Amino acid sequence: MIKEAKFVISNSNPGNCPKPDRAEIAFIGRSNVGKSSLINAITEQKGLAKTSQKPGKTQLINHFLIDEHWYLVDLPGYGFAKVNKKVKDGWEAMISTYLKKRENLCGVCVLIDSRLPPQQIDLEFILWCATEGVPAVLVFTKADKQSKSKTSQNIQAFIRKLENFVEEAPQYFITSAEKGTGKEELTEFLEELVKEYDSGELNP
Ligand SMILES: Nc1nc2c(ncn2[C@@H]2O[C@H](COP(=O)(O)OP(=O)(O)OP(=O)(O)O)[C@@H](O)[C@H]2O)c(=O)[nH]1
Ligand SMILES: [Mg+2]
Repeated sequence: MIKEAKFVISNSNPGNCPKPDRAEIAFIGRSNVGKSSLINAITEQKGLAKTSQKPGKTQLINHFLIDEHWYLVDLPGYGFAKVNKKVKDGWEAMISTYLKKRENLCGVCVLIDSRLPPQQIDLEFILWCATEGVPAVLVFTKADKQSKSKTSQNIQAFIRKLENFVEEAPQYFITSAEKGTGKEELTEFLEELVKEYDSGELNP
């Protein structure tokens, strides 16, 4: 369980992020998928990360310090068609540089909208992570929006698609920021990653 979460800093330049002196886990996914909302849900602080009904709210790399121990990072979304190409390319370069270069990054949660059938952009992003050696897990969001069977159908379809390209699909979680579904399970997993990083078992 997370007891305390504090905002540290926002950056557009990955090179200006805080000193990489502790475990770090980032949330990434399409614009509007619910990254900032899920950060607020697991830290139990409604206004910690800024959220919006409109895609494109988070535009910087945001560091939060969790329990004076590790960093949780909220990133801008990918695939937001409505910003101009220059801005979009800028965000994408910032995200990919951050993910490739951040030496203390021990996990990346790729958030996927559980309401939708498999989306090409999410599959491509996860395959990019696999190629770059970015350690990804899948986090399906907004599970409160439809029946459990529909959620499960979309997830199974997603995993099947992924399995066409990778030997083993990453681990996944089912969540709702609205209802708190999956919150404990995901937090436990993140804290376990931090423990492994601290003990030197992980070598990001
Ligand atoms: N019903 C429901 N709505 C959600 C859930 N998570 C997020 N939302 C809504 O989805 C919208 C987008 O949420 P954000 O958390 O701002 O999404 P984001 O991925 O951070 O978006 P960007 O920063 O723009 O990339 C908001 O209107 C949220 O209230 C959820 O679990 N259930
Ligand atoms: Mg956001």
